[in-house]
Amino acid sequence: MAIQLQQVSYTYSERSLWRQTALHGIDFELPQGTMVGIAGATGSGKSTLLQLLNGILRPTQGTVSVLDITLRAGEKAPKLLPLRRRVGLVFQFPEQQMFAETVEKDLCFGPLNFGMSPDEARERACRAMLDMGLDLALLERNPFRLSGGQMRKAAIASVLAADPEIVVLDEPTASLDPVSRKELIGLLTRLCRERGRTVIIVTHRMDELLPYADRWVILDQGRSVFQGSVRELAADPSLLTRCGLAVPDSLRYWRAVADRLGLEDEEPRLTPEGLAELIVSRESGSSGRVGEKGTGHE
Ligand SMILES: Nc1ncnc2c1ncn2[C@@H]1O[C@H](COP(=O)(O)OP(=O)(O)OP(=O)(O)O)[C@@H](O)[C@H]1O
Repeated sequence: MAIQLQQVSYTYSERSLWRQTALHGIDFELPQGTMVGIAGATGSGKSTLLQLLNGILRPTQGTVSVLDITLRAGEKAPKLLPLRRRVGLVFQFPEQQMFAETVEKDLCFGPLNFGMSPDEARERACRAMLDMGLDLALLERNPFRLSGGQMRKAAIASVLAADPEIVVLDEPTASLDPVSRKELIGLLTRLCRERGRTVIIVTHRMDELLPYADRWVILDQGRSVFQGSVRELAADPSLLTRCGLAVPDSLRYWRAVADRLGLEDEEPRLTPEGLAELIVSRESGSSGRVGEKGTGHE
């Protein structure tokens, strides 16, 4: 398992009157090479969960195991550099992670810190910039003189430059335009499918990730109330409403078609193309199974 959480709770300011338990008894297992979406209403504990995965926070109860590193509540933490090297975290607010005076220094920081030569680090930085669709001329720029969208892309590039085995992103598409959002989800999907990276994404925009994520974790007031595939989620989307979330359009359309055509056993079609193909194939009298096309998993 790439990640295993056993009965993990996290309480902020544990020893003060203002303590706030953000996560309660979370169990969670994830094999390497999966793409996971985490959703939940505001304050449900999503960011707290992400920060436990790369050791920024340590569990106040339970055990977090990531790759071969284990953090147990109440025990002295092991050295965290190996964990930070292998688990890249993109923060919710990119300005929280950009700190150097140029974008280049920011992007090279991880690779240099993890022992790469300056040439290798620069090559990694350039590749990550290009992957994120950023002009290399921006490498000279102060990160705080970038637009909001450019800064977010640069923050993601700085994590990808270090080539972590697990990439954890807190609302990575916020402040990006629709084309950039689609490109970023495409890039993260390729990172997972072609290079075996585990990609974990917190999102308030479930629609854009639904066709690609292998698994979903839904949090409600610090508790994990759902863990499973999109197929399982599609079987009862009202769970989302009960957690204060809107049911994504693609799931609503799928349910409307599936209920009318009696398609309980079908893999959900979550793109307009996949849904259209299914309806056409039904109308023309074929079986309706159109392979996986249109599910987003092709
Ligand atoms: N530094 C902190 N000190 C005390 N309480 C905190 C701190 N950070 C978060 N919390 C509380 O922990 C709970 C979970 O917060 P968290 O940021 O993990 O939620 P979230 O699901 O990521 O929310 P959002 O979608 O709004 O970003 C909330 O009740 C929040 O007020």
